[in-house]
Amino acid sequence: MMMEKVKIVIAGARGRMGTEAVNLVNETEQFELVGVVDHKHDGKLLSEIEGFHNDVRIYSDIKKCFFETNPDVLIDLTTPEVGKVHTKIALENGVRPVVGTTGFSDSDLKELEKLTEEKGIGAIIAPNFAIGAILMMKFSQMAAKYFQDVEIIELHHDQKLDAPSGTGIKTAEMIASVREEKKQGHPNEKEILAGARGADYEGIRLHSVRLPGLIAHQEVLFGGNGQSLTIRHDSYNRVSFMSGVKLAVETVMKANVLVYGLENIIE
Ligand SMILES: NC(=O)C1=CN([C@@H]2O[C@H](COP(=O)(O)OP(=O)(O)OC[C@H]3O[C@@H](n4cnc5c(N)ncnc54)[C@H](OP(=O)(O)O)[C@@H]3O)[C@@H](O)[C@H]2O)C=CC1
Ligand SMILES: O=C(O)C1=N[C@H](C(=O)O)C[C@H](O)C1
Repeated sequence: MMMEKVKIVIAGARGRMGTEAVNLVNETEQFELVGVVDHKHDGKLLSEIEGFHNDVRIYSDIKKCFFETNPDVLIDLTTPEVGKVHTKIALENGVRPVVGTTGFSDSDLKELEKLTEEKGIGAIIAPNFAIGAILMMKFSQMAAKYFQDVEIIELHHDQKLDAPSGTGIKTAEMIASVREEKKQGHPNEKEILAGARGADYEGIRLHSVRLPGLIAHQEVLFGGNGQSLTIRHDSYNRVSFMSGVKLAVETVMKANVLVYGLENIIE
C-alpha cells in the first residue's frame, strides 16, 4: 500500500537552517515540500532563488500559503517574533507546527500550549534538534542531582539574534526541575562590570559567547568538593540538526499535544 506523503511548508527556507531543512525534505521519500513562507520574493518559485531546485511557490502571506497548499506540517526556522505568529496561525488553520525557532518566552509557550489543546492537534517546539545536544541536556539533568553548583556557557556564531540560546534556557530549566533553587558564588559577591556573572535562572548562571567561526556549542560545568565535571556538546554544521527535524515531523503527525523539547520524544 502506498503511504501518503507528509505535505510540508517551510518558513525561513533561505536561512542557514531553512536551507538544510529544504534538503532534508527533498531527500526524504515520505516528505513533500508544497510551499515556502518568506517575507521576500512573494509569488516567485523557490527554484528562482539561487541554490534551490523546487518548483514550489514562495508566499509572504502564510494564511494564503496554507489555503492554497493545504499542508500537514509547518517547519518554522525564522526569528522569535515571526516564529510565534507563524506557530499560532498554523494551529488556528489545522497545520501541525514543528518549530526550531528559539527565543519564545514562558508566556508564549503557555499560550501556544493552550491553543494546541483547543485545536487538538500536535505541535513540537524544540530548542535543539541535535541528538548530542539532547543527551548533553539529559546528562546535565542527571549530574545536577549530585552537583548543586552549575554554570552554563553557550557559544554561538555572531549572527544569532537571541541570548541566552534556547538550548541554554532549556538546560537551565531541566536542571532547575531536579535541584533546590540555590544562589551560587559568594553571598556578598558584587558585579564590578554589569553582566559579569551572566544571566540568572533560579540561581544557575548562564553565559553567552558570540563569535564568528562558531556554529552552536555548549558547556555545562559542575563544581563540587575537590572536583568538577564538564559536559560539552558541539554542532560543527547544521546537518547535525536534521535527523531531529525528521523525527519531529514524523512524531508531530501522531501527536495531539504541544511537545516542548525533543527529550520528551527520544527514549
Ligand atoms: N532548534 C534547533 O535545533 C535550531 C534552531 N535554530 C534557530 O532557528 C532560527 C533560524 O536560525 P538561522 O537559520 O540560523 O537564521 P537565519 O537568519 O539564517 O534564517 C532565518 C530566515 O528567516 C527569514 N525570515 C525573516 N523574517 C521572516 C518572515 N516574516 N517570514 C518568513 N521568513 C522570514 C530570514 O530572511 P532574511 O534573512 O531575508 O531576513 C532568513 O531567511 C533561529 O531562531 C535559531 O535560533 C538554529 C539552529 C538550530
Ligand atoms: O541560532 C542557532 O544557531 C542555534 N539556535 C538554537 C538555540 O538557541 O539553542 C539551537 C542551536 O544551539 C543553534
